[in-house]
Amino acid sequence: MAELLHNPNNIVKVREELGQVLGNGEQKLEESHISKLPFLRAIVKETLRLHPPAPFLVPRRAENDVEVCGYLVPKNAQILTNVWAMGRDSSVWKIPNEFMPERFLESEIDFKGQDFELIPFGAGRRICAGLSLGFRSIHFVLASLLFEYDWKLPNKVNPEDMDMSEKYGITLHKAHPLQVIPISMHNNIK
Ligand code: HEM
Repeated sequence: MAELLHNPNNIVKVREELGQVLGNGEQKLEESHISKLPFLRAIVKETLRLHPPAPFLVPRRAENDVEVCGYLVPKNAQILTNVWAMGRDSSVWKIPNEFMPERFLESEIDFKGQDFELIPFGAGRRICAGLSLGFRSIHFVLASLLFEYDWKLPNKVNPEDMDMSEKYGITLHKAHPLQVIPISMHNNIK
């Protein structure tokens, strides 16, 4: 939501897409709609690229000495995977620090553990067990918030002046919580 309010042209685009699939609020959002919302899916991928909720995944330990790209990782070394940095690697991503969901429209890259440039849920045998639930929940909640409400920044803050700094920890979050004003769009809340 913070990136969308910071780049409001994306809200216009995703709302257009939602309008095409759901009409003017007469259709209820269903899980099956997610596959018909490519721009929404691109927004979620772009958000997980720039702001992975677990920026170092989950710490792992090497069972044996192993060589990776010429480096020795000794037995019992603790391994942290910096997916935050991987998402901003300029040898992989064009203009890596910009929020540009379009980059995923023409790309097959997904976060389900097959494309190692984007692994916010990890990869391999110990990939996130809640990936499917997380995938559905994020798209469903985000689409509902965007379709049912318009969102305004309080105190006439300009989108470009928003504080986008992050706070590191086991999980990554905004350093200062996002403050927004919801405005109901369809007046059909029951
Ligand atoms: C945006 C949502 C989520 C993200 C980004 C996320 C991310 C992750 C990551 C990075 C790992 C470690 C994978 C690795 O080290 O390779 C993990 C593990 C795990 N996650 Fe999630 N997760 C999310 C949602 C969920 C949900 C909704 C559940 C359960 C309902 C869940 C359950 C688990 C479990 C049980 C593990 C441990 C898997 C194992 O070690 O075998 N996660 N998650």
